[in-house]
Amino acid sequence: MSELVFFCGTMDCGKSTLALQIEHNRSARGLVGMIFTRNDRAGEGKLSSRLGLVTDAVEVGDGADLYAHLVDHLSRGRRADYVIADEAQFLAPEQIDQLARVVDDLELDVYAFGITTDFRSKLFPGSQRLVELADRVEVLQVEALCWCGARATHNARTVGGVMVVEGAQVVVGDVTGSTDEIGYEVLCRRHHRRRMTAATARAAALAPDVLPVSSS
Ligand SMILES: Nc1ncnc2c1ncn2[C@@H]1O[C@H](COP(=O)(O)OP(=O)(O)O)[C@@H](O)[C@H]1O
Ligand SMILES: Cc1cn([C@H]2C[C@H](O)[C@@H](COP(=O)(O)O)O2)c(=O)[nH]c1=O
Repeated sequence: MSELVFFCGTMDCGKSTLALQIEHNRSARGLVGMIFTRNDRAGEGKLSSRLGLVTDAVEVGDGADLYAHLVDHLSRGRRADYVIADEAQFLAPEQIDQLARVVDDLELDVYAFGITTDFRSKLFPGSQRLVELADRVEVLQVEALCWCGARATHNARTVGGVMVVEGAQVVVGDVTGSTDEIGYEVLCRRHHRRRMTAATARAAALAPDVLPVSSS
C-alpha cells in the first residue's frame, strides 16, 4: 500500500540529507524518483543538503499541479516509481492535496520533507495540510540542539544575532549566515519564548549586573 509520509523537524536536523539517502537507496535498486522542491538555498531546481550532496529536482511554481505533472510525465511513457518533495512547507495546501492524490490514484509513495513551524512558531500552511493528510508523520531523530544543550524544537529568525518576530513568513536563509544578515537559529521552546539566542545569551552573561565598588 503506497503512503504519504511527512518527515519533519527543525531546520538543520537532516531532512534534505534523508531525502537524498532515500533517493540514493531507491535509484541504486533501479527505481526512478520524481523529485520536487521549492526555494532550496542552493538555487532553483536543486535539492541540497548541508553535507554537500545535491541533486536536480523539479522546482514547484506557485500554480503548479503536482498530480497533473505526474500524470503528464507517465502518459509520455516516462517512469516515476516514487515521489520526493523537499521544502514541503513552502507548498500550497492544494499542492499537498495533489500529492495525496498521487498516493491514492497513482499508487506511488510520496515522501515529503519540511519544517512544521515558522519563526513565529506558527504552522506553515503546507505543513499543516501534511499533518492533516499524511499516513505517517515522522519527526527526525537526529536532534538539532539549542545553544543551552536542550533539544531544539523551534526555529528563530535573527538579525545580527537578535531574534525577530516581525516579517514575511518566507525568507530563504541558513543557520550559518553572517550575523548582520537575516539568519536562523534553532532553539528549545523555553529560549524561543524568551527570545534568547546564543548571541543574546552570551551578551547577557558578559554584562556586569553589579557596578564595581570603589575602594576609596
Ligand atoms: N560538517 C559537518 N559534519 C558532519 N555533519 C554535518 C556537517 N554539517 C552539517 N552536518 C549535519 O547535517 C545536518 C543538516 O543536514 P540538512 O539535510 O542540510 O538539514 P535540513 O534539511 O534538515 O535543514 C546537521 O544537523 C548535521 O547533522
Ligand atoms: C523558520 C523559517 C524558515 N524559512 C526558510 C529558511 C530556509 O530557507 C528554509 C528551511 O530550510 P531547511 O533545509 O529546513 O534548513 O525555510 C522561512 O522561510 N521562514 C521561516 O519562518
